[in-house]
Amino acid sequence: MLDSVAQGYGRSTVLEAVSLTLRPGVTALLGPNGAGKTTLLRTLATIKPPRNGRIYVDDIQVTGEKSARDVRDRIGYLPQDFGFDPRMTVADFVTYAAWLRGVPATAWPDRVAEALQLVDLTDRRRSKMRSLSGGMRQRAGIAWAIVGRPSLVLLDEPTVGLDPRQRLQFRKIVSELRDTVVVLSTHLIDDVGAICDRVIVLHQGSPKFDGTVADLEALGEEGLPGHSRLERAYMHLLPAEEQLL
Ligand SMILES: Nc1ncnc2c1ncn2[C@@H]1O[C@H](COP(=O)(O)OP(=O)(O)OP(=O)(O)O)[C@@H](O)[C@H]1O
Repeated sequence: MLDSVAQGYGRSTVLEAVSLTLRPGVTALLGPNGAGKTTLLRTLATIKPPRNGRIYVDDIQVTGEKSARDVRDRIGYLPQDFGFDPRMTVADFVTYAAWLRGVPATAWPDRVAEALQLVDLTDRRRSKMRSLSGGMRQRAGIAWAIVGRPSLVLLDEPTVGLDPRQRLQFRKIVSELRDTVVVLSTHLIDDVGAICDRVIVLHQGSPKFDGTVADLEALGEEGLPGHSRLERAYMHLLPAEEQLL
């Protein structure tokens, strides 16, 4: 949960007093480039302490580095361009994440197997990371994020660069995480319609809409630019000057 969280870089303010309570299910963070989606995810991931306001993960307030360390094991954060050693095998990559999240060594084999099964990479567990396609890498990234059985999963633009089939595979995996709080940032409105229970539209650092996909669709009147109700609804939420193509 975020309570009046402010965030920024140097003199610029990116998030201004954002308050959000996240619930189990898939929440999309939608917004134009520079809206603050990554900043919000990094703040929730306790990577960048907020300038103001309070953050709670599983009701634990993050007040500094010590409490941040305590809650990080409960968070699975997958940055947009996550790094990896290309020589590592898929299983080693996910095992490394298990170690980072404080999973006891005795549980590594089972947890890694469980995570790889969910993302359908069991057959590729001995493959080198460098040999994977973009979609497989992204799935390995999701395994990396979930191997610690986090209660909060944060995925930053997880479908960028994936082909249509890979995006469908991704959606299937995310749908299986429904009992967890999943937040994903995206520009892809199709993904929002297909898998998200809740949508937050962020614009210039503040939520302009927070509701269900159906609520958002209801805003998509004819006459606005867009090929679907969701696209039109998204355009409707932008300031008038940004609605022009
Ligand atoms: N490390 C940084 N240092 C300074 N400014 C930054 C930094 N990271 C982001 N910003 C600025 O903060 C604002 C929000 O950026 P952020 O990356 O959170 O947006 P975003 O919604 O994720 O955008 P995108 O869709 O392009 O990924 C932008 O103006 C960006 O230039």
